[in-house]
Amino acid sequence: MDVQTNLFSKNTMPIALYSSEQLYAMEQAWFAQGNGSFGLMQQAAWQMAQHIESLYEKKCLNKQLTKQGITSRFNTSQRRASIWVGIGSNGGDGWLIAYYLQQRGWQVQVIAVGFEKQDFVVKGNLEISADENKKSITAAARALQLALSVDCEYQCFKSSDNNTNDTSVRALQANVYIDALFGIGFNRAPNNMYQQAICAFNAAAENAQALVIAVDIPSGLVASTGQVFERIAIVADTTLCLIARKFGLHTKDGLDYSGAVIDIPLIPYQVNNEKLIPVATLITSAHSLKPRRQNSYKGSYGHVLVIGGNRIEGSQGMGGAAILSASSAMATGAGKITVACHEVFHGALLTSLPDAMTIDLHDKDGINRLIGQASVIAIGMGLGRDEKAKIVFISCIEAAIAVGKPIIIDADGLYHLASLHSKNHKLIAELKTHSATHQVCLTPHSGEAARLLNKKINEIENDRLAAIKQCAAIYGGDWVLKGAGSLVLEQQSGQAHIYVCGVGNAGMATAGMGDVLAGVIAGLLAQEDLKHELRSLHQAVLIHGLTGDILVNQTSSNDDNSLLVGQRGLQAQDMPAAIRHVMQLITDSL
Ligand SMILES: NC(=O)C1=CN([C@@H]2O[C@H](COP(=O)(O)OP(=O)(O)OC[C@H]3O[C@@H](n4cnc5c(N)ncnc54)[C@H](O)[C@@H]3O)[C@@H](O)[C@H]2O)[C@@H](O)CC1
Ligand SMILES: Nc1ncnc2c1ncn2[C@@H]1O[C@H](COP(=O)(O)OP(=O)(O)O)[C@@H](O)[C@H]1O
Repeated sequence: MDVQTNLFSKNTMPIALYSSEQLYAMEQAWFAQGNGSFGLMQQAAWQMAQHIESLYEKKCLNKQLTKQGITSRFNTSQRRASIWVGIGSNGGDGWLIAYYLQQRGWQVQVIAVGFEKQDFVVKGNLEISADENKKSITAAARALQLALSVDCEYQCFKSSDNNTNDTSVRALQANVYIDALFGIGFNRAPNNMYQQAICAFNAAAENAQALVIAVDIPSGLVASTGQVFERIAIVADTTLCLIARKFGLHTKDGLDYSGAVIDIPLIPYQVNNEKLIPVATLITSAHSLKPRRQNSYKGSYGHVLVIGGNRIEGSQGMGGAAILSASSAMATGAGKITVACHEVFHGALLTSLPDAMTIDLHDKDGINRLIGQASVIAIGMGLGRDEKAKIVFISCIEAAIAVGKPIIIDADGLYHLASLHSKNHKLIAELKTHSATHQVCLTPHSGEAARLLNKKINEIENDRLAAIKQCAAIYGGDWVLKGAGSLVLEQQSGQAHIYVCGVGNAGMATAGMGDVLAGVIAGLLAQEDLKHELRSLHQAVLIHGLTGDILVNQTSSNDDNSLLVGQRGLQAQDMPAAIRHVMQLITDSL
């Protein structure tokens, strides 16, 4: 792999992401080799207890540094942990953490959720035997018994009838709240009792301004999808991720609940002695670029044709979309650009981007000629959805296929594609065939993906991984499913590689950011001097996200004259100048 340059995050290596099913398969393979499940739980809990201590100490140290001389509640000599456990193995981890922390001098209180009285009857022999997996007592029950054997304090959580959060537990005012309610087994909307438990946990931790640590994955977050039901999940400062990194921690809701993720790898990523192929790879750093050859000219860096920016009779104009795409393509270093947009926008376009050439969107012959000359076409941004726009779309895609050009389809282009698919139009099959030999990139957000797959938006959102795979299977080509933790699917030699983009921020949730992305993809694709990986879809998505991050992270200390931009107020028009900066930052110096 190429040397990679990471601008903001400490982690520069791609991280393999797995589904719950894969994690269970790894565990089962481990147990099938004669390893015990209680032994594994002990290892996990022991390591987590150590992490919890050091995270707490770090927090105390930070407090002391910021409030020098003040003895705050984070005094290391008063270590109190409130550990909320559920009935599965994740809860088992929690009981064992309680056991270990208590042994290490912590005051510990366990809040048991979903338990019956008989679960707390102390049983006899707790010794681990060689055939522990064959024992009727589960690892989680064994963990509970061990915690009870050292008199760990516990209370049973009972939900209130009136939805008031006035629950039966009197939770300890702790410095650390540990969530061991659900792990990778969480797979459906929580019922009333669990909803109340999760809300009570969050409220107690917030009230105590405590450190919140999730065991394996925050409870309420689905490990395989990143879904949270009705925003009810534990909000963690840190997640101690056991065995292997879960896909759901990094896309959709996962980003809002997981906090920092610390890996605790315990067993090999293997099933039947074969390494498991992850469902996706988390990427946070762009591949670094080589400086350009001195002896080169504009033709060496390609010609982007942007087709969009329409004004439909009696409707709003969307010229800005084409301008944003074109400016962003130029900012990545494309050699030349032509914009086919409605004539009313030519003046505005040339005012903001005098480097561009223009052509009327409805000049069919002129555009067809240009498609022959262009290195890549990007179509759809502000194209419009009326019949006339559809005819432009079909004619341009047909022309691009006929002359074998790379194609990027975004926004209204995706709308037309969906409607052509619903009518079994021959263009769908032609585009798919074209994508087998030429780069075709399609960039929907969830709403557009829903239309393309004839599904409801929440069906897409509930399983984004399945949605992007389905899009690729039906239409061919490489895909971005945009949003927090954008997914990228690239097809290489008949195999789909899926990436999760670990950069970008909620400031980018504003109009025009998608047009910028389409421009970045086109700009990179046009530059044939760059190696395949450097022109790839995942590289473009990373550059786009890193640009959003650099804009909201810049501080006045970087540059006295710079204007600070935060997440609220970041605009798509801020992006092109910052893209140029990112392109320079990821280029190796001579
Ligand atoms: N098997 C082992 O030895 C190990 C397991 N580990 C832990 O085990 C966890 C997985 O354990 P489990 O498979 O028991 O899963 P969980 O502990 O996540 O809980 C699963 C239980 O919760 C129920 N459930 C799921 N969603 C629910 C909802 N919305 N409302 C009510 N009940 C719901 C399930 O039906 C099942 O009974 C991992 O996340 C990890 O923390 C680790 O200790 C590593 C070793
Ligand atoms: N919360 C977020 N975190 C990271 N990236 C985001 C977030 N919200 C939006 N983005 C990115 O910004 C872009 C928005 O695209 P899109 O919704 O198509 O906007 P538009 O159609 O207005 O141009 C996508 O690349 C998306 O991934």
